Amino acid sequence: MSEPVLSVRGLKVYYATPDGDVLATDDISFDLERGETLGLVGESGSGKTTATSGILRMVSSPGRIAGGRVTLDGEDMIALSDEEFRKRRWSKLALIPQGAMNSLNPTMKISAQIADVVRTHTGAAPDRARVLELFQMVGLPERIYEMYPHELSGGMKQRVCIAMAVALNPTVIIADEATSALDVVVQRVVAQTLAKVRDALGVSMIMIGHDMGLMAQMVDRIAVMYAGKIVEIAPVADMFARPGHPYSKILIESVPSLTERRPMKITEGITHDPRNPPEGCIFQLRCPHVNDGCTKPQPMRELRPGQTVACHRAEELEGAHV
Ligand SMILES: Nc1ncnc2c1ncn2[C@@H]1O[C@H](COP(=O)(O)OP(=O)(O)OP(=O)(O)O)[C@@H](O)[C@H]1O
Repeated sequence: MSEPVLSVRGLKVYYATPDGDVLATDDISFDLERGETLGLVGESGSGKTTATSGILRMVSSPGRIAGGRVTLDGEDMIALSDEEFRKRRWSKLALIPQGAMNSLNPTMKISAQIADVVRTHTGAAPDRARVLELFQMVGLPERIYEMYPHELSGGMKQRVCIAMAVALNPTVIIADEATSALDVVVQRVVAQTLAKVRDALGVSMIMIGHDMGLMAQMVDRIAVMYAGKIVEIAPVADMFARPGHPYSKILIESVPSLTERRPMKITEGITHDPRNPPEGCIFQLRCPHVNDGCTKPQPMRELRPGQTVACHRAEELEGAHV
């Protein structure tokens, strides 16, 4: 396999609090292959957004990058000076942030905001034709060129944010729950737009979210996060057919089914204090299959080719429900 486009090793992002550090992202490692879409899933508070801000060097106080390496196209992103890193933002590594559509400037026309991103990074504003090309790529009509954000629907604003993210032809796009603030139908349409743009540009992507159903249709591989740790990474088909970690099983068994009524499995949320995680498996306090071995460290290990898991009971529990 060729060099991954993005490689994350041992990334730690902690938030200082008066009672100690919150280990929001704690020693996570993964690769993003060229042209691949990787889904990062986990419930609220599992550290997905924090991991992203570490990769993008957008961690602000009281947070800090406490360790790890992020390599993009062979270049160590953490070691770069702020100035050098700023040049890579947008042009190599673009973010569609959580609630992106609310981050548009209400006093500026849509076209001017897109032009601004390009001008800031290239020194030259794009011409009208280029902006219209970007509109077309994301399915926006020409007439919004003169419009302001408040004149657009939520779905259209989200498309504007996708257009901004791809304006500089980035190598990697990170989409953080780009569609969660929208209703379900709009959500699907926007997700399809994102997929279309990704395929047209051949860009690699990290998609963050908690909707395993949507992930199944959008991504090549899934990384599951729980309380700051990645507990499983697998190709999407294997993740659904043979999940190795009990927490992955819970997430999958919680996907609503049209044909079968089943109870929602996620009821508790993360149960331990994120400043003081348990020794050993991060999921042991909620795991229905916990035993004495779970108090030992659970490094990620290969369950089958391409599928890695942080659970010593994965083989034994294969096929077992949670
Ligand atoms: N400024 C902060 N100070 C202290 N703790 C923080 C801060 N920001 C986030 N955290 C904690 O870090 C952990 C991870 O939060 P994060 O927002 O990264 O999770 P997430 O998986 O992205 O959640 P969501 O899906 O709700 O966005 C949580 O325990 C959260 O409470």
